[in-house]
Amino acid sequence: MRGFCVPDSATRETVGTAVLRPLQQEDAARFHQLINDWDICRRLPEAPFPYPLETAEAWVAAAVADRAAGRAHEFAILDADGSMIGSAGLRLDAARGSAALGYWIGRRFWRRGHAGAAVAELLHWGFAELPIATIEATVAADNAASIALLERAGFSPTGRGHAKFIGQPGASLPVMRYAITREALALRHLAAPEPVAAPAAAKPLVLVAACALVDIEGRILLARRPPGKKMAGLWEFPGGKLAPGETPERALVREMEEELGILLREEDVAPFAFASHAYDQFHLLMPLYLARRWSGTPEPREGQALAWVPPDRLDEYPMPPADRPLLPLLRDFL
Ligand SMILES: Nc1nc2c([nH]c(=O)n2[C@H]2C[C@H](O)[C@@H](COP(=O)(O)OP(=O)(O)OP(=O)(O)O)O2)c(=O)[nH]1
Repeated sequence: MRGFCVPDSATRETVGTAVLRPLQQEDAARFHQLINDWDICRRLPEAPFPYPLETAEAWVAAAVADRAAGRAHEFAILDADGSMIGSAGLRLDAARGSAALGYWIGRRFWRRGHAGAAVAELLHWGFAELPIATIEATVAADNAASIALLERAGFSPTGRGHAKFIGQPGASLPVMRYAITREALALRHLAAPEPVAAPAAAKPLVLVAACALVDIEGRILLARRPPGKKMAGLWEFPGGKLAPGETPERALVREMEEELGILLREEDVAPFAFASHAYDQFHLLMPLYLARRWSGTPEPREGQALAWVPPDRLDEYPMPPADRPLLPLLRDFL
């Protein structure tokens, strides 16, 4: 089901604590109990009203099958007690590298920020786990609460149109289309204000040491930032922030052991280039080293995916903006 339902006066002050778990067949009765409400169904293009129990059972069964086939990922939204309070999901369009977002929340749970929390979580999960670059959303043009929610989540408008809502027979209603890219979400999180931000005269300078490990075939190791981290889903050079008193070389030895389980010696890393990039909250200064020798086989120790990438294919891996100027240098050198 692609569509949106949140209360008209959803407030932005409340912060939900939504948790998502894959929808399962046992959820059908609760799904039916929650969704069978005119104020929810009228905003969901594919929801009839009244919403029969059999339709809920069939919809949940289809969601389970779609998940197994990799076509769609529908979740139950749970509250802090683990009770289902709504549903949210992503339906893939593999050919376009995109997914369509939909969600709704049961009336008793409106105005607590659950929808916003669920959407934020789903965006992070989707970009980290699915082969997509864009998440799209279509929302009834008069659904001000969902439009506000999408914009708060970082979506941008991409157009207008009309769509049929089967709960409102005969009507073709004006809709607005929205989209967000993985990069826009990543940058937005870097730009998010600190909860108790004091305006600072200058941004902090953050020193991060990173290393391009180059294998015998001249391929470079990239690591994909795992869900839950800032910029989740983007590929980066392994490395990390310097601990107090650490040199960049020492930090690399530590990070390679922690992140990849390999032993890299300080004398085996060579300075190569550096990135200097103004993120909204800090200025990143990142020396990039090259290493061709280490002991052990890199393995993902922190939930990250790893890829050995030939230099001429680095462009195919979405990376943080700070890294982009480094790619032509690597291509030329290797
Ligand atoms: N390791 C690494 N970090 C990068 C690259 N490009 C880039 O912008 N960064 C940024 C992402 C992070 O803000 C920072 C790396 O610090 P980190 O790996 O210790 O940070 P983290 O995200 O685990 O932790 P935190 O910022 O949430 O404290 O540098 C890159 O190619 N490699």
